[in-house]
Amino acid sequence: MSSRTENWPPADAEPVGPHPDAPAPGTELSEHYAECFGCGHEVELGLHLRSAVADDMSVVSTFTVRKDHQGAPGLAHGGLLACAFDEALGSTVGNLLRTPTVTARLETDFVRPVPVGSTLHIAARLDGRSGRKTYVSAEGRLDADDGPVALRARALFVTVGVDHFTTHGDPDAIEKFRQTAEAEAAAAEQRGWDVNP
Ligand SMILES: CCCCCCCCCC(=O)SCCNC(=O)CCNC(=O)[C@H](O)C(C)(C)COP(=O)(O)OP(=O)(O)OC[C@H]1O[C@@H](n2cnc3c(N)ncnc32)[C@H](O)[C@@H]1OP(=O)(O)O
Repeated sequence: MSSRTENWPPADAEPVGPHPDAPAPGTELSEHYAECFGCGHEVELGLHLRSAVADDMSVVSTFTVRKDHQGAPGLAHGGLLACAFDEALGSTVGNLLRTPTVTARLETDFVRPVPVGSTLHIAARLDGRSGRKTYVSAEGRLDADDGPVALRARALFVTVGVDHFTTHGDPDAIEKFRQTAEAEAAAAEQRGWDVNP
């Protein structure tokens, strides 16, 4: 018997497409926060996930497994792989829907071992939406976009207000995040002018 959530997405979920201001296909997505364990460049032992929007508006993320990411000798730790999917799925929802969300539920199927040195190619797509709930899923392949499937994951993200972060988070960290986001928005606008003068 499968332990996965059946009826995915649930019957009350409606199809959801990207926000009109979502990044265009081919856009490389920047880290959302320098101190994020999933994507931040300031976290030395972090995953350093990199993501881009694909032609079909899925989001493809890559993550190379390093020695620091081991569970069993020579193999990636499963919890850490789940972390990579959390990041890839969250980036998909955040960037395509342009709304602040948090992971409410994440389920992961580990299909084959992921050796140190291999690169996971994670392709994530929006599956549906119901009110504040967004359903998203992903597949991770070894070493190439068409490599063997190593993991599959599904997640529910719930849209939250800014107060979620101001109430529960650290004010200094939030200020740093805000400054990074503003700098990135300015850089993106500049890049837009360069491309479409
Ligand atoms: C560009 C940006 C890139 C960002 C990438 C970031 C990637 C990393 C993302 C994360 O890791 S976020 C950190 C991990 N997650 C959390 O810390 C969330 C902790 N949980 C909460 O804060 C609250 O439980 C939550 C905001 C998710 C929901 O609380 P609320 O009080 O706002 O809502 P509520 O409990 O009424 O739930 C809203 C709906 O979701 C449903 N729900 C909530 N949790 C669920 C669950 N676990 N399973 C199934 N359904 C769930 C709930 O039943 C309900 O459905 P209905 O609207 O139909 O009534």
